[in-house]
Amino acid sequence: MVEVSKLGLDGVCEIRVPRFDDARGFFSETWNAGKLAQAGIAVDFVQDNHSLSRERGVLRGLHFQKPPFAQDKLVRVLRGSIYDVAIDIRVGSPTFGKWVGLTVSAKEWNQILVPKGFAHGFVTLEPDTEVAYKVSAPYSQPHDRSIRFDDPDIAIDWPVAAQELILSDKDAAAPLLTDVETGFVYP
Ligand SMILES: Cc1cn([C@H]2C[C@H](O)[C@@H](COP(=O)(O)OP(=O)(O)O[C@H]3O[C@H](C)C(=O)[C@H](O)[C@H]3O)O2)c(=O)[nH]c1=O
Repeated sequence: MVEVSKLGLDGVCEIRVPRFDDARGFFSETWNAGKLAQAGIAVDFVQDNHSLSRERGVLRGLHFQKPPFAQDKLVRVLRGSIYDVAIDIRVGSPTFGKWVGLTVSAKEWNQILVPKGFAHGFVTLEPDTEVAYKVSAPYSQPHDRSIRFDDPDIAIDWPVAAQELILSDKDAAAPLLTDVETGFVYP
């Protein structure tokens, strides 16, 4: 049985799938389109991504792809743990610039769905954290956009101190949300 819990921001939700543990280890259907659809989530994913972050404090984000390459993302953690964040970037949305966060971990075996129209990012909470996620549009570098992780207008409460963060050059130089043309219009 797939369990879906809304996280309080239009369409962002936690997903829990069964995991069958036995003396050998475990088995889990980590993604089943039909069961997700029965739970009200009908998204056609077209690409799998997998990233390894070797240290605690690696922050990847805030990222999104502009339409027509906007992506829904279904994110899970194979090893370690992350604090995952989704930010509403739909112009005209009553919750524009608002964010919601969730700890996603191999231990919890939970997932987060981040719909189109939301920027996405995470910070690792442990070393050697591996994240696997499905996206509903292919990568398109010309449509790839970033927003500052510490944008004061968004004010994300990251659980890792700023001085401990490890960022890519791209993310360290990302613009503020007010300076980004997101391409998403609410509703
Ligand atoms: C996203 C992506 C990247 N790449 C290449 C481009 C670069 O040469 C290299 C690293 O890319 P980047 O630094 O953008 O990777 P992350 O910082 O992990 O970005 C991701 O992190 C946050 C959490 C996201 O939600 C996005 O899915 C994605 O933007 O992989 C590809 O070839 N295909 C892809 O789909």
